[in-house]
Amino acid sequence: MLEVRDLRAGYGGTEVLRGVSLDVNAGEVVAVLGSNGVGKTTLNKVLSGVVPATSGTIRFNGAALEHAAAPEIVTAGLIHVPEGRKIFPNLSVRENLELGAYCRPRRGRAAKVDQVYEIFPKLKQRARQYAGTLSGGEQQMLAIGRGLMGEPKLLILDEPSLGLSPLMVEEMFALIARLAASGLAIMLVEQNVVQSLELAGRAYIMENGFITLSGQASELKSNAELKRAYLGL
Ligand SMILES: Nc1ncnc2c1ncn2[C@@H]1O[C@H](COP(=O)(O)OP(=O)(O)OP(=O)(O)O)[C@@H](O)[C@H]1O
Repeated sequence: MLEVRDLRAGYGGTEVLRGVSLDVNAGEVVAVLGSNGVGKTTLNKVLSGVVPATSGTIRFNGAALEHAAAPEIVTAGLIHVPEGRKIFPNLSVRENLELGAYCRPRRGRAAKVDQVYEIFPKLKQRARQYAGTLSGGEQQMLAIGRGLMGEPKLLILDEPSLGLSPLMVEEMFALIARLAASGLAIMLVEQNVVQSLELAGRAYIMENGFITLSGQASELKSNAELKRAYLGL
């Protein structure tokens, strides 16, 4: 579904992505793991057309997207839920959701909102509330719900567990597992190595703008190098 080859990008003269290659197949949950500053968010921004690639290729369902603008990428079904949620605080929950469907026809939008409410009943209870007054966990649900409104074929989740309480992190991973069980392909970009490897089928480890390790999540869980670097074991 998604095929990234030798992707390079950066800011000014500084190269942040230094040749990233990875794949996500239909129906898969793939984790991209790494600590602060290794370039995970930059990768997501390049994949969603916010930061330009300097070289390399991005193919999504056969279409070349490395030079595509953000609306074209969203329309193709590659949808990024950004780090830090980036919801619109002064709009209601429902308005935020509706904005997620801006690139889709108006017809069917209300039904789509109802589907999101089924997945996240808390959002339905708070439909008219300003999004800025939601708790951190509710804001993360809203950001994911807004992503679903765009009818993704692949949903990229950037650090969905960031800043949430341990209990809320559990709930968030359970929700992501439910979305994955519905057949949606998910690229989970996280620092939370343990829970991400529980959820994902495959994973890539990113360091300094490179993928340094990849494989089945079940195998990576017992990788000694990974345990030492990320879990202090
Ligand atoms: N807009 C920008 N201008 C200049 N440098 C940037 C910009 N955004 C990110 N960087 C730099 O690029 C590097 C990678 O940042 P990035 O946000 O991609 O990392 P990350 O792996 O997502 O980290 P985190 O988990 O902390 O968000 C960092 O050194 C950062 O300072």
